[in-house]
Amino acid sequence: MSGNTVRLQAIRDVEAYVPPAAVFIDTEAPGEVFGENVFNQVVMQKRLPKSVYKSVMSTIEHGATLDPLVADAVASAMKDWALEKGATHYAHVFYPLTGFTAEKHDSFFEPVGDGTALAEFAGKTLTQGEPDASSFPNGGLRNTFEARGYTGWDVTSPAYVLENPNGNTLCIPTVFVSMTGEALDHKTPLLRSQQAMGEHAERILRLFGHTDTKKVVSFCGPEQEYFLVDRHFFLARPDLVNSGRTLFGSKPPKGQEFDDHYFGAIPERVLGFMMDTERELFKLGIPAKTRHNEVAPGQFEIAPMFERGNIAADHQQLLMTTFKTIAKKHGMECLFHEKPFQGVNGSGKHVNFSLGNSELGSLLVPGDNPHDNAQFLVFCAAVIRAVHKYAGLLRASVASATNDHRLGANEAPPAIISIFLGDQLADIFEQIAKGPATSSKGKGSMTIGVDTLPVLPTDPGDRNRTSPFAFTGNRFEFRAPGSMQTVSGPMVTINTIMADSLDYIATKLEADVAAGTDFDEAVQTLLTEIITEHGAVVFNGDGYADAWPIEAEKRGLANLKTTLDALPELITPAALELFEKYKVFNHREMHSRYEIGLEQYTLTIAVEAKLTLEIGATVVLPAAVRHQTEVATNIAALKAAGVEVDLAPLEEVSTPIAALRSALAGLRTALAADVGHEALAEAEHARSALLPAMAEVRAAADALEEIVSDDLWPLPTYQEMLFVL
Ligand SMILES: NC(=O)CC[C@H](N)C(=O)O
Repeated sequence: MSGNTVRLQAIRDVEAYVPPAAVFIDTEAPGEVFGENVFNQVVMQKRLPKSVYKSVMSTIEHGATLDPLVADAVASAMKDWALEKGATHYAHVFYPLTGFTAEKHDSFFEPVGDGTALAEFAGKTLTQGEPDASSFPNGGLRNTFEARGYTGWDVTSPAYVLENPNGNTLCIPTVFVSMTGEALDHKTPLLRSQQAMGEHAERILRLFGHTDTKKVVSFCGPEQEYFLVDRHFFLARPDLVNSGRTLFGSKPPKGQEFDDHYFGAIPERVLGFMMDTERELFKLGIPAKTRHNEVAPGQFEIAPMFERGNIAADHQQLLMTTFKTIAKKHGMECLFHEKPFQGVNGSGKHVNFSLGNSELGSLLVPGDNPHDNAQFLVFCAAVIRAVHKYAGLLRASVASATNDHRLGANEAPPAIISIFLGDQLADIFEQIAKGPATSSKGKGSMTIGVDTLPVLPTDPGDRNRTSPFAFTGNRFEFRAPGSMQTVSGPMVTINTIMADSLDYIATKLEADVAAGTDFDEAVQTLLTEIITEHGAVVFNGDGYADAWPIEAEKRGLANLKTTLDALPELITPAALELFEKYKVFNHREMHSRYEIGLEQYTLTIAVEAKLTLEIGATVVLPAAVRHQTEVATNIAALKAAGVEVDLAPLEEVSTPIAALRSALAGLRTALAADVGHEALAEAEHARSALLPAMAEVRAAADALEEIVSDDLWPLPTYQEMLFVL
């Protein structure tokens, strides 16, 4: 291969790559390592005095306030366990509004005055920390001169030991709040919203005769899609390194049109990476279950099993960190961006949501008798009402500059929020709208119970990939969240809007029962009312069809296309009131989230714009000019030799070069524009001036990629990044 571009060197390095040695230990039984590094219930039961264990468990299972006296005993047992596992430090781990994980490590060891040191870990150190951490986005909730921010132990999410070849660290999942107790993180509202939702779900369960059941929590099963790219290519792409997506790159001759990668044989190198990663996840008690190739070349998915919402959120963050680290070890970069490559499938993080507890399981499972089904339909109706009433908030919960590139194409749902129920369930709700359900579509006839509600078929019906919120048999799958996002944002919203619906339903049914109305009848009337009022959100058709936005508009469903259309939903009077009522966010906290949303949007696009300018001017343009010179030299030589020359080849390269120069000038001007310091104005500028200016630069550069001589082209191409692993 001739030429000496960074790209060509990367190709040579990829060819010379030698994979790392296998990690599996011969003597290890499969699955044996599961939970090995987790301070879980089994460990606690073994190591804690009985009364302490009972007290911790009642906090976890029934939401009882943690007895402070218990903390010392737990801390001491946790420290001994962690030291035995080789930990030298402990860290309160928290989830600031950057969307990433944050941690501050402290040594267990403190000098005791005689020149030696002893391991110390008191209850108060376990329960509270003061990391300062004043530089995180806070949307005006803290001034840096009031630098106090506190972390507080989340008892319900187990502590774990994180390994490093040079020593281990005890990690304690925590909330992160300001001095005034306002949320500065993603976990605090998640716990608050879970509590609100659980409380009202329990009221409904009581009406159905479950008078003494465990605390109801939300469950979350996040499906994580991601891309893997050889690190040599990754490092030769400053756009990938700095923004997580390719800002340049012409469409390769072959994309995903053959669907030959989807669920195909997993490449050996990738499978090696997956196995290595899953072993690490297993040690941390993360229930990694499913792995497969995704739709786009170079794209894959991992789906862990359901867990309690807050634990799933913690695990999901840990999963992303683990993936990043282990991918490097295998010579690859793991990309979590929602759209790293234009024109092929993007990456989502579908949030599978349900609610329930260990006694009753998921409350979104159709039962096998009419009574259970009435309960199931009530919870389903709560979802339908919540999604219809607060569609804007759901849309806002997945709004980001990066996810904007993904929504509405390649099997990612459109920005219009609707619900897919599947034919059978939709049919039942249609019948309910007209009066009591009497028959079932498809799977034979439906058994009609004494209380007029049917036995439901357990088969959920079809799947619909274009629906943002799809019923899949025992849960709802919120498909709009992006691969880079924490699941906490969507979960907070779902929990809170569900709290509102469940509260509404419980209040109605309680009043009816108190007034002496027959319970079955009260349920029937309520279901009819809800589906009549909120049925417009149910859509089983093709979310990509041109007719859908028109139909959606007729139904009064919003189409909030970009982040800037969606974010204002956070601060409508109705939203402020909702989150305040269920004690999830006060008004200040909501405003801070809105501000941070805008700020992150602007920052993301500003970085991309600067990168586009830099790469366009210093990498792409010089390569194109070199090629132009070669063509011009060739023409001059031909002319000198007396050959009749055609200037078209020179024009062919000169035209896009001129276009690139002018687009770069336009982008430079857009970047230099003074739009003041108001968050909304800056974000508007990013959307309306920077994004189009970047698109112009890209169009010219991509046109050049198709013309410039291969041995001069400096950036690894789509073909190389997507197909070489
Ligand atoms: N087949 C699939 O589930 C693809 C989903 C798609 N990658 C998304 O962005 O959501």
